[in-house]
Amino acid sequence: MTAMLELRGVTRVYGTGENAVRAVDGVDLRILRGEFVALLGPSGCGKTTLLLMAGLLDAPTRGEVWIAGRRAEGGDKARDFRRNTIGFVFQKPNLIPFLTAEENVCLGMRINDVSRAQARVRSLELLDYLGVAARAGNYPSQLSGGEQQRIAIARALANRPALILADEPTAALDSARGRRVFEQFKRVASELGTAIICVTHDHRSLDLVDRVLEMSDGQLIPASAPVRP
Ligand SMILES: Nc1ncnc2c1ncn2[C@@H]1O[C@H](COP(=O)(O)OP(=O)(O)OP(=O)(O)O)[C@@H](O)[C@H]1O
Repeated sequence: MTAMLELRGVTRVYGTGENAVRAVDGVDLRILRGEFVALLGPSGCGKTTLLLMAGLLDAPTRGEVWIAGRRAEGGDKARDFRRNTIGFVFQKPNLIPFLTAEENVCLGMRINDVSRAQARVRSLELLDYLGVAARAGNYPSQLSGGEQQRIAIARALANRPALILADEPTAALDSARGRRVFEQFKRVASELGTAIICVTHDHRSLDLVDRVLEMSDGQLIPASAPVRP
């Protein structure tokens, strides 16, 4: 089965000489279509750096990044490829305050030359799918944090990405709203086939993911065995 994301020996070193920091150190990873994966680890272990390389926002010092069976390239090609194949969700929804929920979701499609009418249809479909259709005409300031995050997920899905990368998307939400975001991701992965990696410190919703990855000192470590009484 083709991996939606494959990292082969990916390493990222910041700085040089004595100041060099090996933020990610020889990571191999395959995430399959429809897989929802959580990435855990202490502060500074390299999670964000790994996500930036998987999202083609930063290039590895060494190693290869493959998305949906294609080796990632640098420069302008990476930008176009990224726009069509990867969606991002961050801790803050980062919606544009003077655009409505629907217009926020449309924006990425308009950049990709989707017609205004088509973008509107797709946007309303996605808002409906995520349970926030009634909020389509509202501005971000009129929405709760959980609703804003669902709009951000709709925006990330707009171009039908193969892969969604989420960096602590529930950190600013209470546990019930955070769990709803995980439930949405689980549904998106299983129904739409999107591969999802979610960096999180929230252990309460891990029952919803397919796989838990743990990072330590720039490396993926085998998941700890369940504790038996
Ligand atoms: N642009 C940079 N320049 C130099 N060092 C960096 C840079 N970005 C990250 N680092 C270092 O790389 C290491 C990994 O950082 P990274 O942000 O990937 O960790 P993280 O696991 O996402 O942490 P957190 O959970 O706190 O967000 C850290 O030692 C950090 O200080």
